Amino acid sequence: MDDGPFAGPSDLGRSPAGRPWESCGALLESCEKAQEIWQGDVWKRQKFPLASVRKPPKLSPADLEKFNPQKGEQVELRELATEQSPSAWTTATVKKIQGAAPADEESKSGNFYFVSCAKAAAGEPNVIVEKDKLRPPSAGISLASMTIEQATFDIMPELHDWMNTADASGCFSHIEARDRPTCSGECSQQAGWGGASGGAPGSGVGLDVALVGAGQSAQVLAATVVQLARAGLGAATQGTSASQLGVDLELAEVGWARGDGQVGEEGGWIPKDENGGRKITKEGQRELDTVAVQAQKAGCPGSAAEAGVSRAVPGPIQVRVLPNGGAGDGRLVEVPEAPTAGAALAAALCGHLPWAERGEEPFFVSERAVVFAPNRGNLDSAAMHAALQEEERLFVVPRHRQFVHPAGEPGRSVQLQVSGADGAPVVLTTLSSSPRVFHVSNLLEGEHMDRLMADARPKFKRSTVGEAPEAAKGIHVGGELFDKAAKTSTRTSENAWAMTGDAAMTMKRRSLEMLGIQTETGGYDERLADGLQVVRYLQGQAYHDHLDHMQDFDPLWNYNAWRPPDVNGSNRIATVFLYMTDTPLGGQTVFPLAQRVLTEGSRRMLTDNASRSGDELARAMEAALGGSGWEVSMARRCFEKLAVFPRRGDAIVFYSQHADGRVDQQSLHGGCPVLEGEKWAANLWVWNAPRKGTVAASNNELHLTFTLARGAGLAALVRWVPADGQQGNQVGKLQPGGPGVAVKTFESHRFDVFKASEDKDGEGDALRRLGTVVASTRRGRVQTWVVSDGGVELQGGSAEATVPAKPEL
Ligand SMILES: O=C(O)CCC(=O)C(=O)O
Ligand SMILES: [Fe+2]
Repeated sequence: MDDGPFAGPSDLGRSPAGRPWESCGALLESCEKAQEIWQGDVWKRQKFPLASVRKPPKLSPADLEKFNPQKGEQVELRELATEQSPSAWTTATVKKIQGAAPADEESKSGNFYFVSCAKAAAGEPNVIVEKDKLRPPSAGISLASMTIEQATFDIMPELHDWMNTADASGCFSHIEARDRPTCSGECSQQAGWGGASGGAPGSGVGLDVALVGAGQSAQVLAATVVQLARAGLGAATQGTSASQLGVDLELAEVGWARGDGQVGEEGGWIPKDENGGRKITKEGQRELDTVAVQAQKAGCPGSAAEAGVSRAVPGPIQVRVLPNGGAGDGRLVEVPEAPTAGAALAAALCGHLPWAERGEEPFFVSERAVVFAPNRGNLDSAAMHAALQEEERLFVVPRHRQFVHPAGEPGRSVQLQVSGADGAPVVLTTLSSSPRVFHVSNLLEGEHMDRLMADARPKFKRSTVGEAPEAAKGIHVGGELFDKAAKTSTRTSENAWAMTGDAAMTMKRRSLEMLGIQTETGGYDERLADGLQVVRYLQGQAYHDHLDHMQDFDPLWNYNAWRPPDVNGSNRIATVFLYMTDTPLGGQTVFPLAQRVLTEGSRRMLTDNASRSGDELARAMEAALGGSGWEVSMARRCFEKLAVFPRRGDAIVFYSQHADGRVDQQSLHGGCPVLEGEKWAANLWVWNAPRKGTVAASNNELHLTFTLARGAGLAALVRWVPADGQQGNQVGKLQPGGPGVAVKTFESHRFDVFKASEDKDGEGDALRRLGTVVASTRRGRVQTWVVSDGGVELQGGSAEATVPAKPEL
């Protein structure tokens, strides 16, 4: 097998969240694919997509010293190598900590940690380990989301021997540590480094490297090679220009050097700095400043170098900081050069924004969808230097919110740092800014689509909805227009769920990555999306205009978690919709409330392949739909409004929420009637937090009981009040001497208590509101509220907890 450049020690994730990350060495076959090599080639070598290879976290001994896992915390557990597989790291939870040696309490070294692995079946025994087998959970950074360049540098003959010394090794690892993750690999001893790989034409020996994670890394490396020449050759090269040495370079700034540059020191090129390291002198700097450039690159398409991004290295980098979802240029802010991380970095970047726009503990997402967050181990300036381009836009996302892609003008495209179909980057093109609709290319491979379609074919069922609760009649809920008489009359397609399997998992993972979705662990989280739904529309079938987010009608779940940021609950934030067939006529996804703007960039998606005359269209509609029904009027609108035409491999993504979490009523959309052929698609509804049903009830459940005060002599009604002014539900009636009303509910739900006459059912204007209770766990998970003529009071609490009743009008 032909070895490509070595991407350094890596972690390989073979399977969904919670499964082990196996330690491997990744060889790049190309910029799109990795091969793994195991230590010493003991285990089988295999090929994997870059998306499943990540850089392991960099933990210094000090980091590990500080690491003090607590009960209930998530950690990673080291699994030892076996004959079949190399060592690995698995997600686990600390269940119990037992100190074996109390004297050692300080260092925690005597503690035993009882941990249970995420992948373990229920009831499987805990593993008991010492701290050295644990490390903090880490999302690592997928190689797929990093810039990868391949570069070849000419190496001057004088340096050939030096390249194989420990000194050179030290230099390279220093670069790696400093510009993390820049050029990985262990210098020349490893495949991909040093002269072994052939060499550039005319020069004899070349240095082939994989530059992972840094747009500027090619320049860093070129600069370093010159420095190495200085340091390694010292006096021998004094007075020689860099071009004479065989390295041409245009960099203006090189600030440091390290290594056994004793000769260089003697030659006055490299004095020691205060820390015992070595710094290049002004004289050396000037020399470097004047040399010409030419790092020969065999660059991958779309690499930062090709895109013309180049900057002085390791100089400052400026980014444009904007609030989540914001438009415009934002403020230019310098990413600190010093190793700044966490809260300090956040403050440096977004301190200028008003509180509401940054909130507490914000995280950052770049325009190209790279998430920088504490739980990903990359909220530090080195990681930002490595991943961001000069003046790239960086969005500040408050904790508890999700990143929302900035819209910009229709037709504007952004190439994300997300590796999509066959390794090509996923590209977003704005189609509309309100609602926020984007076209997506390169989302999923043809083979994956074929697999999804083949698996779905035997499973198709007419698309149905669950029982419509009484309260939800006539309103749109979760993409379904509830209508008791004909529950599914507004959605005539067929669908089948694809929960697992390579194709579904790839689509789900990529969709979350493309959206820059942040999770509790920083890694992939199943709970942030519904299953993937494969949908088929035959000729004449359609899906009436609707909203995909859940309306706030459910007393058992808070779909409006955007209000107080600390509230449990969630809703659908975005829909990813992938077309898997070319549909000859009809089948568009229409957004009737959006503005249709045709631009160079958006024309292809928004216009038909072969436009037909009005008469032809009318005939096709008549043939497919007959003369009447909602489908007919919809089909007409579909050729006038913003509507995306289904083309195999294209996808769209649109948001059901604004950047601040409010639902977006403009996101109304529908699946236009198919007029000719069939339309196959895959649909993923993405949530802003774990979706309803996936969060343990105990996490956010509240038990409220309403009772009448003793001798109150009145009857009362308890009514749940949905947000957004919708009609509420009566949840119970309190009668003197009767039982109380018990409700299981969730944070921030509101209940009005009304005085009712005993004989009436309680409807009508004559009711007097006695008080309103807003559910909040701050007052405990189990609460009893006592109702009297004077109001509603928490038993054993204070009346302050209720909103005083206003006189009813
Ligand atoms: O079929 C379409 O184009 C849209 C489908 C849709 O809106 C949905 O499945 O939620
Ligand atoms: Fe929808």
